Order: sequence, then C-alpha cells, then structure tokens
Amino acid sequence: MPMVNVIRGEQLPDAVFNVRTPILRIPLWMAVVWWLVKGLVRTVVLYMRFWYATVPASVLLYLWARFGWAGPVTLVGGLACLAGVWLLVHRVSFLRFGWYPVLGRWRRIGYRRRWYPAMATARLVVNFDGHVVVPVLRRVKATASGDELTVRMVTGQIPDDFAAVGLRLTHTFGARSCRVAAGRRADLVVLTLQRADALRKTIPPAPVPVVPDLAGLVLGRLEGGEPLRLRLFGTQILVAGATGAGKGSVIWSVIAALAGGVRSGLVKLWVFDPKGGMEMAAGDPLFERFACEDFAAMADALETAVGLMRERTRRLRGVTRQHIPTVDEPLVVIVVDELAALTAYLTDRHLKDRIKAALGVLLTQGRAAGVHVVAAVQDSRKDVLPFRDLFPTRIALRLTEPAQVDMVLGDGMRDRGAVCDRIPMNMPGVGYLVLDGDPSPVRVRFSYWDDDRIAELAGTYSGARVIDGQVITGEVL
Ligand SMILES: Nc1ncnc2c1ncn2[C@@H]1O[C@H](COP(=O)(O)OP(=O)(O)OP(=O)(O)O)[C@@H](O)[C@H]1O
Repeated sequence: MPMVNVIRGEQLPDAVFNVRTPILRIPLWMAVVWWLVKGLVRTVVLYMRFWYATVPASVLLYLWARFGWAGPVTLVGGLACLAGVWLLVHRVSFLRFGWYPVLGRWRRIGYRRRWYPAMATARLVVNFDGHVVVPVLRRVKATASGDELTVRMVTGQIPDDFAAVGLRLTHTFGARSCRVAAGRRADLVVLTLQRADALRKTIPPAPVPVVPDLAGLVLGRLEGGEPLRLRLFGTQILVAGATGAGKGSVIWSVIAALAGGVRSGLVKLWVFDPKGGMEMAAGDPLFERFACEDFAAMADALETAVGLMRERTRRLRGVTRQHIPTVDEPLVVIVVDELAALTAYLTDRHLKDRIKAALGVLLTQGRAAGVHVVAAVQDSRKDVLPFRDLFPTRIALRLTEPAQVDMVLGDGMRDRGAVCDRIPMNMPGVGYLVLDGDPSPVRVRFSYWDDDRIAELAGTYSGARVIDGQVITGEVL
C-alpha cells in the first residue's frame, strides 16, 4: 500500500456507492524511522548472506583502522604462509578443505551472473500462472576437473530436461562437457561441468596386486583423479570402441589386475584373439588357453567352459548362490578381443552356431559359477552383436556415431553426458561407463600397458597353458 495518496481535484467519477476509506496520516519522523529500520535489516541480511566476502572485508578494515597497512598485510601474508605449509605437508586435504571451497564460492558468483540468461535460453525457465519460475542454483562445488552445480528444479521438471540441453549448457558456461545426474533429493539435479581435463595424460599402470580384488579391479583413473575400480565378481564386461580407441588398454588392464591370481592359481585366463593374435600373443605365458587362428579350438574351449560351469552349478546347487574362487576351483575369465569375429564375421556357419550357443549360455549363467567373459567389439550394432544386452557392465570408448552411445551404454546415456563420439582420436583409452550405485555415466581413462610392460608382466606372472589346442606346460612361479 502506498504511504501517501495524492488525489488531484475535487471531482470523483459517478458511481452507485461512494465509499471514502480512512486515510492514516503518518508523521514524517515515523516514515524516516521506518525507512531506516528497513534499510538496516536489509544491510544485516545482505551482510549475513554474503558472509564469505563481508566478514573478511570487515576484519581487514578493522585491522587497517587499528594498525594501519601493517595489520591487513600481516594477516594476508600469515594466511598465505599457512596455506603454503598446508599445501606442502598435505596437498590432498589442502585442496579438499582449503582451496576448492574457496574456488567454489568464487565461481558461484560467475555462475549466478549468467544463470538467468542461461536457463532462459536453454528453455528451463517456466512461465506459470503469470509468474516466471527459474531453477535455483543451490551450490557450486569446485573439483580438480571442473564444477559440480547442485540445482533445485522447478516443480514439474526432471533431470532429463537438463540432460536434453546438456550440450547447450556446456557451451553457455564455457565448459568441455556437462554431465547430468539426479541429486540426493527428488527436486535436485547435479550438473557436472568439466573444465580442466585430468585424463589428458596417459595413465601409468597401477601396481599388480598379489591377490586380485574381484570386487574392484583397479583399471585406470576417474575424471576426478581417483582410481577406477571395476567389479568383476558377478558380472560380464563388454568394451566397445572404434578402431584405435584403446580397447587393448582395457583388456590389458583387466589381465594385469588379475595377474596376481594367475600366479597363485586363483584365476585362469582363456584368451581368444580372432584378429590373428597380434594384440594378445605377447601375454600368452599368462594364459591357460590361448587361440588366435583356430576357430574350432575357440568353439571347443567355450563348450568346455559351459561343461565346467554346468558341473559347478550342479555341485553348488543348494550350497551357495555364488562360487568363491580357490586354487582347486579357480575363476575362469574368458577374454575375447573382437567378439564380432566369432559371432558375426565367421563364415563357417556350423562353428559360428556352436560359438554363439556356448557364449549365450556362459553370459546368462556363468557369473554365479565363476566363469566370466570380458569381450571387446568395434561395432556394437545388434545385428553384429546379438549378445550386447547380456553384458551387465558395458564400457564405451571412442565411438564413431552419437547413436552408438545409447546402443552400448543404454537409453539416454549420451544425453546424460556420455559423449563418446566426441572423444578426440588422440586420447585412446578414454571412455564412459556406468559404475555400481551411480545411474549416470562416468568418464574414465584406462591405464596404458606398452609392449615392454606386457612382456614384463607375462614373464613375472605366467602359468601352465594350452595354445591353439596344444597343451604347453609351464611352471607356475
Ligand atoms: N589407455 C591408453 N593410453 C594411451 N594410449 C593408448 C591407450 N590405449 C591405447 N593407446 C594407444 O592407442 C593405440 C591403439 O590402441 P589399441 O590397439 O588398444 O586400440 P583398439 O581399440 O584395440 O584398436 P583396434 O580395434 O584397431 O585393435 C595403441 O597403439 C596405443 O599407442
């Protein structure tokens, strides 16, 4: 209600009823006091709201008033020294608790400045009942590779609305990519904007564990710099990627993570390289079975694995629901480099049918009996790879077309940030996968095993083996 009504002239328009409302005359001093109180409350609210800027400014101002320039300079210098010592003594905690929170606050100011136009041009602003409702930027968390924005959605919005405009948000905020995930609460969505690229450099291999951790094989690095741990227990793994995408680095990282188990006899590797053996032959001392030319031997081996699995299943029925590997009952990991060579390109129809039948059984029933398949494929279309959906864990490296991303990782994954078709060719080993307990894809890079390291691995962890149907006994070191 206005404080002062000014009615010009004496004439009022005619009406059936004329009502004169009382006018409360407020003395000027009262109005002045009211304005002062209102101004004071607003100042306090602003002071508290932007405490991270106002409190340091007040302290510096106080020190300057009290001690002159020496006061603020001593404080800033002292804090800088303290931060330097903290950084040198414990870099991780300094970044986590010191640097990133400050950086997040700073970046929040930039995001807030561009927030309304960004939301409006991405059509995330809602017009309802004459009001304009904008998603609220709740929190900005800086990380090593970028920022995590927690946003409260407008009622009626879902995370997929943000995922659908992920590319637009990427460019609006000047980031490299934007991944979208549901937040902790139903009304929150988390946008991960990648700025720096922690995966730009080749990732060196992790040390080979003496006992493989089947619930978390360390295969490379996550975008945030943490180790990439992938579960093998209870799953089957498919790696898809264009030629030169680095499928070899995924396979070698898995083999290396299991090599300790190969030496102790807990794990048996059966490896098929139907592209002629150039990729996998260097590791053959590690493999109990290795085939690269003899497709009949591959079919025989897969049928042997089915027999082993059936026999184990019979024995374990009613005893346990998950086989635990021992030296007498080792885990069998069947590694196939280029699965489509067995399931699609093989010209011998009879052999192809045998292989497909055995693979189908292993992929559907092998996990509980300790028989796992790790397979790589270049072309992930359904007609080339009918078993695609039988692999619970799927890894997508660089792909040639956007449509292939959803084919490999599942519907909507490209919108959620798995832009495999935009991985540069000079970054082999980079890809996306969906980890346990997190519905959105994560960007990772697998460790690179060069020829010398593979030779060293094979020399150190070798076991007895069968090569293209020939039994070659070798000492388990
Ligand atoms: N993780 C990695 N980090 C760095 N460089 C890598 C990585 N993986 C592979 N490379 C490099 O990329 C090249 C191609 O990799 P790789 O042979 O594994 O690709 P691929 O997907 O198996 O291709 P193809 O299907 O043609 O066999 C390698 O020779 C290596 O130089």
